[in-house]
Amino acid sequence: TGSTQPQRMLEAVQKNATKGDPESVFSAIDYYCRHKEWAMNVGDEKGLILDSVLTEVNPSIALELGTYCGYSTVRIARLLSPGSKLITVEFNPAFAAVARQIIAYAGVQDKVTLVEGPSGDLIPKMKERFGIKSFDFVFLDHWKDRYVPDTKLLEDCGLLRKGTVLLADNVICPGAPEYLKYVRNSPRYESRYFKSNLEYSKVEDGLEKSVFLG
Ligand SMILES: O=C(NCc1cccc(CNc2ccc3[nH]ncc3c2)c1)c1cc(-c2ccc(F)cc2)cc(O)c1O
Ligand SMILES: [Mg+2]
Repeated sequence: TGSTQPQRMLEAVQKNATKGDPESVFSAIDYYCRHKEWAMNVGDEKGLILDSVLTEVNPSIALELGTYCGYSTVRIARLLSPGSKLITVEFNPAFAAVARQIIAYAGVQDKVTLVEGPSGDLIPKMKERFGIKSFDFVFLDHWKDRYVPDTKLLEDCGLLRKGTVLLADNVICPGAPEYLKYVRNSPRYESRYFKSNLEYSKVEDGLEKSVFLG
């Protein structure tokens, strides 16, 4: 019955995953997207890289730009230590509505704050709204032409500290060439490319991990 693709993904979760089991939730999405309908989740292959960077950083406060249906939100939240928080920003209300249900189904809603709106408007309000000093980890997975302006905005708003880790999806496909130039040429970042594949595909893609040096 699900009329939109996100709704059909939600149905696949409700049908095939176990309530309260985050792993079964993103596995159900991966199965659906690999065998039924491709969708722009970070996916299982790049997801393993996300998991390992997250485990290494062990953030107390994390930011995700681009929730989509909540696949990476669930992947991130399940690895957060008790008391740690993830703020995720989604511009598209239909995506946000599905994401809220997938996040709740996984049982990680207590660790996640989903904020609806454009990153450019919300980033400057983070400190006052959520009492945040700075982020320990940022996952960029929204409109690719927003990666550079939003990174600059995070810097200007004092939301990055020495050691904050930025992890950007899709730096090869669809590509974020300006972002790669920015973080790789800036003396304020230490960058590394993790080669992988586009979700549910053989096309090359990868994640760029950039540590803010302060
Ligand atoms: O474009 C992508 N994702 C971003 C995106 C895209 C559409 C809508 C939104 C709406 N959400 C949104 C927007 C603006 C926002 N501002 N602040 C928050 C916020 C949230 C976000 C993408 C594409 C491909 C891809 C497609 C086709 C293909 F052939 C190969 C690869 C693969 C990916 O992994 C991708 O991540
Ligand atoms: Mg992506």
